[in-house]
Amino acid sequence: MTAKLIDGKAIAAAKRLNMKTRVSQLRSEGLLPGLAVVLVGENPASKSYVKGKIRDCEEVGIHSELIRLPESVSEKELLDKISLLNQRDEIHGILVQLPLPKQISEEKVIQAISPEKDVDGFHPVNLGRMMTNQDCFVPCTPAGIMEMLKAINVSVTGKHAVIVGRSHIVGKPASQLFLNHSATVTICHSKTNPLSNYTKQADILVVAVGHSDLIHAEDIKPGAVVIDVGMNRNSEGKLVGDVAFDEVCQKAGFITPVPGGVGPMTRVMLLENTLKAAEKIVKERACDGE
Ligand SMILES: NC(=O)C1=CN([C@@H]2O[C@H](COP(=O)(O)OP(=O)(O)OC[C@H]3O[C@@H](n4cnc5c(N)ncnc54)[C@H](OP(=O)(O)O)[C@@H]3O)[C@@H](O)[C@H]2O)C=CC1
Ligand SMILES: Nc1nc(=O)c2c([nH]1)NC[C@@H]1CN(c3ccc(C(=O)N[C@@H](CCC(=O)O)C(=O)O)cc3)C=[N+]21
Repeated sequence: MTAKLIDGKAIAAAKRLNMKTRVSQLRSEGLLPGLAVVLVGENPASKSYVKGKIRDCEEVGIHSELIRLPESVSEKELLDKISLLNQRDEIHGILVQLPLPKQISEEKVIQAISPEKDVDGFHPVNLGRMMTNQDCFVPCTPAGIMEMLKAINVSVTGKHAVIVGRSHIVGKPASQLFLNHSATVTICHSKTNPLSNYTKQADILVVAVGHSDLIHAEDIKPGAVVIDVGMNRNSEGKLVGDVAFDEVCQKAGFITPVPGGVGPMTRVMLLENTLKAAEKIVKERACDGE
């Protein structure tokens, strides 16, 4: 059996097309959605991701601002910058690209972003709201995974979802989101032993670790849906995921490629969250009778 490829790039492109209409609608109501992206330092990967995010905004008509700060910036300077962005009405979403330099506490920075503008969905208020099934900004990668599954008509309800990785930005929120969608969820991490005992049971396997070739064909159930979040460079400098793609695709039912799988979905969900933030302002205005 050869797995069907989940084309994240195409699903994301279709979503962006739809978003143009939503942007036009917002503009006709007098609101131009705006995203501020804060980039600290010169990390080449971060620079390239940020460039992609700005390009996406341009494509759908979202106003974007790139705020670049030097690697040596103090925590206070960054927090002050965020506070200014929190106050600006024309900015609906704020993203501070991670990781940050050592002198800056990521936790403090995330908490400084107004939860209403936290389009990354990393603020504890949004995470807590997600945990209690309330309306919130869902972190972009987990949200993108759910959108992909929806696009290929894979229902999550009652499925066994095994998530490998428990980071605050991917693994943990993905686990919560699958639970919210009534999957039975197993969370694995670096102390899980042996990992394959769990991965083999997955109807839906999400791998978010950052180690190439972590998952082989023998580690999955035949026909499983395999979502590869990992982004690694192999010995030839090529971008690869955490899953040994060539062998796993012989056994899986569906599989995401790297690149072209989860990455483009993460990016498009950032636009989705920014539009959601802007649309909320318009709705609130209407309720206030302005
Ligand atoms: N495509 C996309 O849109 C995105 C891709 N990424 C990529 O996803 C990957 C993960 O990112 P992120 O969550 O930020 O990474 P982190 O490094 O924050 O977390 C990695 C997780 O993997 C676990 N882990 C490490 N080694 C093993 C192992 N041998 N077996 C099982 N679990 C293990 C760790 O466990 P423990 O907690 O015990 O240390 C940890 O929970 C990276 O490659 C990153 O580049 C990230 C964000 C978006
Ligand atoms: N505040 C913050 N929010 C994030 O969402 C965030 C972050 N910090 N720091 C880093 C991680 C990583 N991440 C990716 C997004 C898109 C691709 C992506 O588009 N990948 C392309 C390939 C890109 C390439 O070719 O280099 C793909 O998989 O097809 C990858 C990784 C978001 N992150």
